[in-house]
Parts: sequence; structure tokens; C-alpha cells
Amino acid sequence: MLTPAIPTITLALLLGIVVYRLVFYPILLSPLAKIPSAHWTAPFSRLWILYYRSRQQETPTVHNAHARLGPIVRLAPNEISVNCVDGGIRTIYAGGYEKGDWYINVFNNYGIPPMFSMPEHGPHSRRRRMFSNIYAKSTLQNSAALTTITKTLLKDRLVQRMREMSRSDKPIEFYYLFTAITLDFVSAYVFGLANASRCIEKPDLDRAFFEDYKMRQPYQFWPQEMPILTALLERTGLKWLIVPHKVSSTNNGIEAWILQLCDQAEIVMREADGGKEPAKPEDWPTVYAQLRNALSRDLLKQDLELGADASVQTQRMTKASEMLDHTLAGFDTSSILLTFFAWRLSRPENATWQEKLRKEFAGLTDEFDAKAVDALPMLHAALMETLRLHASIPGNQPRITPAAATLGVSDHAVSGIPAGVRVQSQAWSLHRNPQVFPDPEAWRPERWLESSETQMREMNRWFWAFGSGGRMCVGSNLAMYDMKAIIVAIWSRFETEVVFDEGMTHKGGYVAEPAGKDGRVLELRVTEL
Ligand code: HEM
Repeated sequence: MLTPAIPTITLALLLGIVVYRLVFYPILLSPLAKIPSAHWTAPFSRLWILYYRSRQQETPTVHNAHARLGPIVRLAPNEISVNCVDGGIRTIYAGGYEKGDWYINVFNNYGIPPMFSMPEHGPHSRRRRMFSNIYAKSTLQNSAALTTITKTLLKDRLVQRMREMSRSDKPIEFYYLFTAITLDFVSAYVFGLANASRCIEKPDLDRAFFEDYKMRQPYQFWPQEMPILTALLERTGLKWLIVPHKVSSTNNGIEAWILQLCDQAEIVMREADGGKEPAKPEDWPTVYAQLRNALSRDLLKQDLELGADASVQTQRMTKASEMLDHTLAGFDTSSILLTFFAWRLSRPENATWQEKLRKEFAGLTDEFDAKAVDALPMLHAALMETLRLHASIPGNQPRITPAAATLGVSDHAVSGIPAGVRVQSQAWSLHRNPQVFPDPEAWRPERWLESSETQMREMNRWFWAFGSGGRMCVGSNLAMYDMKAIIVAIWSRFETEVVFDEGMTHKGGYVAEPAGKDGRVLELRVTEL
């Protein structure tokens, strides 16, 4: 008599637990239940936000949710977005919330995480300290090698290339021009000028590489948001159902290329170990060398644990993983930003800004004096305004809450948020707060020149193009250095006007390149002055 009742009771109990866990708790009892939901399904399902993530439309969708519901919104049962400084980015990012698995599921080059995706503080900050000196503003501005790199790349290569192109009377596609020059630039600092890419001299090849590189982006959704399903399909040989083979072969190609650049840099270093420094300082692989020397101090310890050969191989791949990240992060972000800068500057309504900048550049006694370029107020204002409206990483930067977190603006703060909640902020929304940036959709560099001291302080607190805290962009000074140098080189010699700009809206994902239309992005007519 008792036997049939036991499975029924067990089933009822299990059902009860499932209903409690998936419905009652998240909708009514969870501390997150106090947070307004971006969609009515958000308290019990991730499907709504996953849909927008899969279509690279998360950034505008979350932005609209904040505009409707305020600075803290719930995106899914265990996910929230926060759009404020106090109780928001200061608590989460300056407060050192950890990164979780979202980054490592994609940024795991050669199966080894670079510092960008390291989930934990300890290893991350050890690695990060290795780079603080070579990316410091004063190091960059005082580096004779970097000055030579800048002159060679801009004066000898970029300007020459633009001269040839402008003579043909055809408009120039600026997005691909910028991907080429920024890749050449960052790879020259990382690997040395002689070993760096030379894309600006062969832009068609660069375009093919870059299109392949970008083609991978929409597929990052799967490992990042659905890691278990992706791993399962990978194990059963069915991953091609969600990620085409071409994505893996492109990834392998990029990894092979960076490994080759690392091996070339290693030869330079070994020669230097043997007393033969490169004849030209600009050929020194600055970033590679820094990491190599710092890591080699750990080598002895690893030798004991792994055996000498295995540890040499691990170090080789560790260096390649880190260098791949710096090279790709460096050129992708800067080229997006420069493209939006060129667009804004070349539009008829901003013609006066082109004039103002040209006048400012004419006052330079040496266009390659990095300190003087950095101090130009109009250039700085125009770049800051472009970073505000067109941040290259405007999308969510997820972190994981510690236990008993409190988030949100003081009188509406939500406390008792449990550990393990995915929390994120986005530059797109922080940069469009009308109280801080009046008329937020307008490109008005004047706001960085004419605002009161109090207003300027507030603008700087909300400015988040490079993130903040211990995980803030390590290359922000290099980015400002190379973008400013490129702008001066171009607009002190050429005038630009828009021919085609129908593609100049942002994609809505984590990295937000221009959407483009029919393979065209931003075509400008260029006239040499
Ligand atoms: C306009 C140019 C750039 C922008 C807007 C930008 C933006 C950012 C942002 C927002 C982050 C934090 C991302 C997150 O936590 O999800 C980041 C991190 C990073 N960026 Fe940049 N970046 C730029 C240029 C560069 C350059 C030139 C380099 C070259 C070295 C670089 C290397 C890195 C690295 C290695 C990290 C990870 C830092 C860490 O985890 O400690 N970035 N960047």
C-alpha cells in the first residue's frame, strides 16, 4: 500500500523545490525582487536578455531600461545593471568585484588566460604590475624609441599612403585606414618596429585580415552566455551547429601569427642577452621584453615543478597569450574611436572644429613632441567628447557581487544582495546622463573647455570610456598617445569631408564598431592642403 505513495511524495517535493527555486524565491523573496525588472520575465528567466545579447543589441536595450526605470534594473533572475557612480561604478569596479567566468570563456588564448580575463585578483594584480611602468604616461612621452616609431609610421608611411590615395580622387575608407595604422602602431610598441605589422602599406591585405577578425564577434555569444551548451556541443563534435568552422580557423590563424611575432621578439632578446642589442632602439620589443623579463624570474620555480622543457613552453604560450590581447585590444578599440572622430570632424556642421584644430596644430613647433601634443586643449576636448559619445567598449562589463552587497543611489539603494549575482555597468548609459552632460546626444567638444570647475569634476567622475579600478584599461595612455598623434598627422595636412556615412551607427554589443552598410563604413574625400 505504501510503495506507490513514496514516488508521488518525492515527485511533489521535488516539484515544490523547483517551483520555490525558480518562481517564488526569485520573484518574491530574493533581495533582487526589490529591483525594477527590465522585462516582466526577468525575475524568472534569462531568455529576454539573452535574445538581445545574441543579436548584439544589449547596450541600447539596457540603456532604454535605465531611462524608464532608473539607475538600478534587473535583467535576469541573477543579473542586474547599475547606472550611477556612488553605489554603482565606484562600489563595483573601484571596489574590486571579481570578473567571474564571462571573460575567460572567450579570452583564453592558447588555452591560457591573459590578465584581461583572469578571474581572481591575486594573479591579475601580479601580472598587471609587470606592465605599469611601460604604459605610464611619462614613460611613453619620454621614450625616444616611441617617438621614432611614431615618426616612421605616421610621416613616412601613413601620410605617404594618404597622399597617393588622395591623388586618385577616390574617397578613402577611413575605418580600414585606421585599423591598419593602429595595428602597426601597437604591434611596433609590443614587438619592435622591425618585427611589427606593416598593414598601412598593404591595406587590402589588412582589410581581409580585419574582416576575418571581426567575423568572430557575434559567435562569442555562445561560449560567453551559454558555456555549458557550447562545451557539450564541442565534446560531441557538433559545435559547428552554433559556431562555423571558419571562426575556429580564424582564431587559430591569429594565434599562429602572434606566436610568430613573439618568437621573432624572443630572437631579439636572446641576441641582447648575448650582448648584441638591436642597432635601432625602435626595434626593441618593449612590451614583450617587459613581460619576458618579469616572467623569467618565476622560471626557476616552475622548472622544479614541470621540468625545464615544459616550463619553457608554458612561458612561451603565456607570453603569446598576453601579447595577443594587448595587440588586438589596442588596435580594435583605437580604430573604432578614430573612425567616429573622423566622422564627426568631417560632417558639415563641424567644419569650424576642423578649422580650430588645424590652427591649434599649426602652433606646434614639433608635431612629434608628445608632451606638447598631449597638452593641446582643443584636441583633448574633441577626443574626450568622441570617447564620451562613441566609447569603443560602451557595453556591459560584468562582475560578480561579494556577499551582502549594497548597490544603487543612496535613498533607493538595495542592500543584502547575495554573493554571486552578475552585476554590470555600461559607458553608453553613464555618458548619456543629461544632468551631467546636458543635451547628451550632441557632439559638443566645448563642454570639455567651457564647463565650470564643479561641472567638469562631475563629468570626469561619470566618464568611463576606459573603465575604472584595478581592471581599468592598462593601455589608456598609449591609446591617447597614438590617437592624438594620428589626428595631428592627418588634420594638419589634409582636409576631409563626408562622402558616405550611412554605416556610422554603433553595433550594440560589448565592443561597438560602426555598423557599416553594404561593406562600406566611412568614406571621406581627402584634400591635401
Ligand atoms: C580607445 C582606445 C581604448 C579603449 C576605449 C579601451 C577601453 C578599455 C576598457 C573599457 C577596458 C576594461 C574592460 C573590461 O573590464 O571589460 C580595457 C581593458 C584593457 N585594455 Fe583597453 N582600451 C583602449 C585601448 C587599449 C590599448 C591601446 C591597449 C594596449 C595595450 C589596451 C589594452 C587593454 C588591456 C590589456 C586591458 C585589460 C586590463 C586588465 O584587465 O587589467 N587598451 N580597455
